[in-house]
Formats: sequence, C-alpha cells, structure tokens
Amino acid sequence: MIIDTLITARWIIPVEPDGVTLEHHALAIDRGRIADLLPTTEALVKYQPRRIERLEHHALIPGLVNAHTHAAMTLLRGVADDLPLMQWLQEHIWPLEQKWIGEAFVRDGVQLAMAEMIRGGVTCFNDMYFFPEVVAREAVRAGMRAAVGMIVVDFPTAWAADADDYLRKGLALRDDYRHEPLITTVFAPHAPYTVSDDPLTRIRTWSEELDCPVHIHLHETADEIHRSGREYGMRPLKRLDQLGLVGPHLIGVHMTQLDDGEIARLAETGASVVHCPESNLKLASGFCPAAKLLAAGVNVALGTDGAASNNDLDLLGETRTAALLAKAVANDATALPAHQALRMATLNGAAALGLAAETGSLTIGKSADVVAIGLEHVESLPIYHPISDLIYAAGRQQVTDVWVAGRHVLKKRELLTLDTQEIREKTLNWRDKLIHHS
Ligand SMILES: CSC[C@H]1O[C@@H](n2cnc3c(O)ncnc32)[C@H](O)[C@@H]1O
Ligand SMILES: [Zn+2]
Repeated sequence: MIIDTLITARWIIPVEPDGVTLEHHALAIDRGRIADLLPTTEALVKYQPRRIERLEHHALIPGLVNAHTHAAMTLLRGVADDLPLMQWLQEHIWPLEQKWIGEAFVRDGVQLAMAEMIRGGVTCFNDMYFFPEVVAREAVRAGMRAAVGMIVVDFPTAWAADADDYLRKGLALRDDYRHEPLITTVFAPHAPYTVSDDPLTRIRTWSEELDCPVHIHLHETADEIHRSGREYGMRPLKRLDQLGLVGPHLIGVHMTQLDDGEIARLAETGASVVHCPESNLKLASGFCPAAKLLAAGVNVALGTDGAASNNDLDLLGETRTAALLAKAVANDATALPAHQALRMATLNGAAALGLAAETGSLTIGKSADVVAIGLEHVESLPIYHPISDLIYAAGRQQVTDVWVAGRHVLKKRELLTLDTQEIREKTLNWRDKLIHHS
C-alpha cells in the first residue's frame, strides 16, 4: 500500500495507552494522519512509502502541547527578572506592552516563539495575547497548531477599546478561521482582577453556545485571593462559579492557591487546570498541587507561561520540573511519575483545549503531530526506561524532527517553515529599539 511517510524508530511512546513503550515499531502517515502503528518488520512489507525516515536511535512521542503561553512575549525575555507578579506586571511588563505592542511586535515575537517551541518538540500552543489574528496567521504559515485566545480585559489597549470591542474582534477571528484545521479559538479573559462580571457573564453564554473553552489566569497568587476578598467578598473561583463559568470549558491557569473544597469542585465540574511550575517558581507565586488535582480526577495540563516570566518555552524541561516539584510539594517520591508527567504535556493539554480527538497521542486516525527525540546521547544513556530518560535526563536539544499534521517542520534540527536568520535579525532589532527608546 502506498503511503506518504513511514517513520521507523527504536522506541515509540504513544501516551495512549498510558506508560506503554513499543520497541522497533513504525508509524505510517498518510494525508496528514496517523494511518498505522505496527512492528517495523511488518511495516516494511505492508507499505510502500513515498518517504521513509529511519530513526534507529530515537523515540517517537506525540507533539507536546504548551497549554499556556503568551508567545510574542519572547521579545520581552529577560527584560525584568526576580520580581513578584504584580510588581513585574504593573511596573515593567504593562508599561512596555503599552508602548510597543502592535502587529509587527506580535508577528516577530510569535515567530521567535514558534522557532523555539518547534525546536523543543512543541506542536500545539494555547496563546493569550494581543493581536491574536496575527498569532493565527503566523501559526498557519509556520505549520503549527494553535489555540488562539479571544482575549478580554477591562482596559483599552492597542488592539481593542473595551470589552465589547474585544469580544467582537475575537468572534470575528473565530469566524475567519473556522475552516482552518490548525487553528482553534478559545475565550481568554485575562484574569478575575482585570475582567469584570459583565464581560465574564457574556463569555459564559458564548462559551456554552459555541462549545468553546475559557482560558483564564486563576488563583495565581495569594495576593489575588486577598484582593478578590476585598472587592467581591469571595475567592475568585467562587466568583467564577457564581457566574456559571466553572465547568468543562474552564481552563484555569496557575491555580497555586487551592483548598480541598475547590479541588473537589474542579473535579466534579470537569474543569481543566494548566500548571506552569517554572513561572510560579520564578515569580514566587506558590505551588499548584498538581498530584492532588490529578488524584482527584482533574485534567491537569502543562504550560510555560510567557518567556518574560519563565524565561523559556521549553515544555520538555517544564515537564521535568513538574515531575520533580510534585514530589517535593506532596512530600512523596511516588507523586507524579514520568509517564503521568508526559501525559500532562501531551494528551491532557489536548483534552483541555477540546482537541483530544485530533492530537495528544500517537493514535491511529489522529493528526500526525509527531516528535522524534534522539535518546542515545551520553546525557541520557544507557536507557533502561525510555520514558524515564525522556523526562528526567533528556533535554529539548535532543529533539531532531517534528511533524505537524504530517508536515515535516523540523528536520535534523533545521526549521523548514521559519527563517531562522531573519528571526534572529528582527529580534536583535527589537532589542535595540527597546533598549534605546524605553
Ligand atoms: C490579555 S493579553 C495577556 C496579558 O497577560 C500578561 N501576563 C503574562 N504573564 C502573566 C501572568 O503570569 N499572570 C498574569 N498576567 C500575565 C501579559 O503581559 C499580557 O498583558
Ligand atoms: Zn500567563
């Protein structure tokens, strides 16, 4: 049978079923989808591929899903470090954004972010940023899958004037991209402290009508909880619950401040949480009880947050941090084993975005979003358990090849859809502008 591509690999970690590693298997790709997963010896007899990739020292894994980013903030990487969240935002990031944000900033920042993410094995990102139509356009150009935020904040910015304007523009974007398979749109009210009840209520109604997720920073710091107590007389999650937003569409990002009742409420309503351990560590925001949430049945995905608070978009590294931190937070070395961490970085992210039928595991019929990572490096040998190596020893620089919807976007670490040299030059121009005119 003729197919587009056959990838033979030393190991294949499909993620579904959980914890399984196949040895000497092959992945057949046809018309952008996973057509088969079978032993290499059988594949070589059964298929006549137009292209064949023999990856004898590699593991194939599903493309990683970065479930919370502000991609264009790569241009603000390292601009303000070692500060708590509100001081970082109010004194540094928001003034810079007010001055510089525009279509060109977002275009160049997103291109830099996608170059970094693809080289790190990320095939899908969930973005919350200004000028989301630019994010969507650039993602399609680069061949990346993106869930693009229909953002809302109470204050005017270069992108929109007020809540009505944000929502109108967001819904127009959703309509424009309704036939583009790589792009989905997600409501993205910034946070409970920047979006008032009226737009949140309208988002609830739209989200139900359109069956569309709602992506929001939530319970990020203790300060946010205290402020909500002063302004609304209740914790933010309670307020969102009263507004009808706590349910299967909710994607609560950070969630470092949670009591047992709130964990139970997230579980019973089918909400998702995005854990961003490195941003939380760097801003000293607190610790998301990831293992406790998973044990309660909550879908927990992983995100890097923006490169201005992380300071990288290394989701594989983030997965390692999540697995290590969970053990410290739970005081239990068995908490969040490697296979569960990998699931968070792939299938759980896809599930949070409503994309589990499309991506997140190497399953026949799903989109061919695939990452090859060379494991036989001195840094990760001798390899008793490939999933352990992947999470605890390997680094993103070991990612060699990436396919999104069957399209080869990284080949032997070379980006095929983005111009690395041009991205470097534009980034350095932005650095010079920010240094000389801020
Ligand atoms: C409405 S566009 C997104 C908005 O969010 C800001 N931001 C970046 N990181 C965080 C964070 O960890 N908590 C809250 N807000 C954050 C970003 O600078 C944009 O203004
Ligand atoms: Zn964020």
